[in-house]
Amino acid sequence: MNNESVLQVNTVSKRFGGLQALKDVKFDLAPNEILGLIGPNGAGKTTLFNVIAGVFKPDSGSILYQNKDVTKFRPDKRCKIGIARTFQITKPFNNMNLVDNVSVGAYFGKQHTSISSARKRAEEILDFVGMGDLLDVEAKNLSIGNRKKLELARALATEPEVLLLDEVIGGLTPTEGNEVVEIIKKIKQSGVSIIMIEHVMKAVMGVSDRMIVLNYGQILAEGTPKEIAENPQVIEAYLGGVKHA
Ligand SMILES: Nc1ncnc2c1ncn2[C@@H]1O[C@H](COP(=O)(O)OP(=O)(O)OP(=O)(O)O)[C@@H](O)[C@H]1O
Repeated sequence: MNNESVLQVNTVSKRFGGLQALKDVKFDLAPNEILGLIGPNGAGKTTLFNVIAGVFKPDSGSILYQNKDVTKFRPDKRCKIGIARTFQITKPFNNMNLVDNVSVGAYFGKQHTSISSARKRAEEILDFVGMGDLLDVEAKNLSIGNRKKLELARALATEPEVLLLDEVIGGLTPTEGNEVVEIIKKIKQSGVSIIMIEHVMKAVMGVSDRMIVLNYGQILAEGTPKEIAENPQVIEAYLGGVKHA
């Protein structure tokens, strides 16, 4: 184990009935790293996020955050100590405006104990993701691109040290996708470590420091984006068959 890691996924396995969704998955996340997580549909990527975020307990293995075993921590406790996530299907409070949506994340996250300081932080974060002029707009009126940015803002409001991004670029126009990529780069610059699941190869390869390929619940390959793009097993199992590749 590497003491320098901010997160350690330690030989995690998870089964749903007869289906082995994850098998002996083991990797570390370095401070300030962007780790791209790719793999075919059903490979186990979201299940892995659910295990890291505490939604699912692994059948075996453990999750260490800042060298502390958090495997038994509930999702809300993991969020409070600095593990945040976005959802593939965005889940804002539709009838609330943006600043209230993000204030909820700030209030229940790590640092803000008063509504007014949570609100101030929410305004700063909305500005950070380029939505500082939309504070009073209700979430239900947002475009898909802005919904994804709101999802990012809500996760950021919890002041994470590890951020799990579940397909924040998929489904966006190229311009919207580029905007989100720029936001992800800024989040990294602010010192956050990121794991991102993404099917849009150009985006994930462009922004990741390192990548992991999951296939049938197991790590098929790990390396730089260039190594992954050139790995014959990866091409065979995944890249060759994906329309975005
Ligand atoms: N709660 C659950 N109960 C039963 N089976 C599940 C559950 N969650 C996921 N699975 C199954 O586990 C496998 C891995 O699913 P998972 O959603 O983790 O894949 P994924 O790599 O995220 O796929 P995608 O790219 O399509 O989102 C799939 O076969 C899925 O049907």
